[in-house]
Amino acid sequence: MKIGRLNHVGVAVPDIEAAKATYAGLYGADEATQTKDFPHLGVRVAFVHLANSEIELLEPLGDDSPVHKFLERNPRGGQHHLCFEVPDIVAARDAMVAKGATVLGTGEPYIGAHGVPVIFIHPKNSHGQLIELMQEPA
Ligand SMILES: CC[C@@H](C(=O)O)C(=O)SCCNC(=O)CCNC(=O)[C@H](O)C(C)(C)COP(=O)(O)OP(=O)(O)OC[C@H]1O[C@@H](n2cnc3c(N)ncnc32)[C@H](O)[C@@H]1OP(=O)(O)O
Ligand SMILES: [Co+2]
Repeated sequence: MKIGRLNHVGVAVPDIEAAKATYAGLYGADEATQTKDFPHLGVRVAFVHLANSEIELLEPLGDDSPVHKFLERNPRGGQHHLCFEVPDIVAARDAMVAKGATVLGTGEPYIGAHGVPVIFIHPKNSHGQLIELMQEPA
């Protein structure tokens, strides 16, 4: 298994609309998606489009959100995860398990914000970096 394209960089923020305004006003990155809630994933999400990748802005939905504790520790927000595309998410998951990495949650891929299956690898396996693997969009 070899990771492919960097699909997005996840950035947790306390206020997505304020963050969108910053990327547009300060950096000229003014192409962003509508903000959308994913209650079953515990996050509110918007993507800022870049030439070669995307920034995934994440705001917590509720205290059980996977970004809630992160924002308590980093109240102004911060870089949360990297997401790489893989050609086959089940093969990637099996490769991670075979190499002894910890696949978070149930270990089963689930549908993420792009409508394709994703898994997350614990930060302890990647020098403190939370990694998302995502099935390449068709
Ligand atoms: C929109 C859907 C999807 C997409 O399609 O793109 C997304 O991106 S959703 C993004 C949010 N979802 C997830 O992050 C799911 C996977 N995450 C988790 O399972 C958990 O957040 C976690 C990574 C296991 C952390 O759990 P949590 O209970 O929040 O952590 P603790 O506070 O107990 O911390 C444990 C340990 O982990 C370190 N940590 C936590 N978050 C991160 C992070 N983002 N990057 C690096 N390290 C992180 C934390 O510092 C603790 O370390 P130690 O103190 O050394 O134990
Ligand atoms: Co993500």
